[in-house]
Amino acid sequence: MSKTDSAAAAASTSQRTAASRKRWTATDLGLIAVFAALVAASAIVPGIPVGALGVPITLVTLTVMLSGLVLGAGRGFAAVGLYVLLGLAGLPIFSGGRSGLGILASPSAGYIIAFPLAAAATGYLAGVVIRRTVRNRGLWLFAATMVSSIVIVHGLGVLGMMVNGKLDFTKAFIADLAFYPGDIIKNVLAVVIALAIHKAFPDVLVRRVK
Ligand SMILES: O=C(O)CCCC[C@@H]1SC[C@@H]2NC(=O)N[C@@H]21
Repeated sequence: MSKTDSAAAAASTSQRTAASRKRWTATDLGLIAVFAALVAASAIVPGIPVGALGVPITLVTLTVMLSGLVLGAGRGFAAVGLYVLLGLAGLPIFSGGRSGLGILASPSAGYIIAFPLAAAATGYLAGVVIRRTVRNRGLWLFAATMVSSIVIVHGLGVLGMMVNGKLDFTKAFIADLAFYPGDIIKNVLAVVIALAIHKAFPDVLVRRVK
């Protein structure tokens, strides 16, 4: 094969790879459905209501972070977004078996709106970590979950408690602090599970983002 032929073949392969990155395959759609179901299943595990507003400690933050860590930004957002949409449409998959648009007027609303965004942010940061690090990857992935948790989940969660729960900023901030210990533990678990999945199935994200 001449140099020109090899260059053309390489260009066409790289175009195909770029195209396959953009378009979701049937496997991608299957993974999105599976992770949406996983988030819903984690919401069925009874939560522990905390404080005057009764926003629960829930396993959902674990599966939301796991969706981002395993699927990356786009598919993570789609999986968790699908979960939220199905709940808003009436499937009883929010904590305590709640559902419907009324949830948007509840003190949990900020957290629920934050979930797909947090999965996307975690997925984006996970891609950066996988591309740029070889050592201490677990620690960097944990940092990624903490950044999206603090900025997006807890940021919007506090806002939701202020708007719908009629708390001032200090009270909402203090109410939200109760969730930190559990969320840190769940983020550690999400990273441990994600690393095992990345090792067993590198095609799901690791080879995809490199
Ligand atoms: O009502 C729902 O379905 C959502 C509940 C949201 C609970 C939030 S998520 C972040 C923080 N960590 C928890 O364990 N609970 C709160």
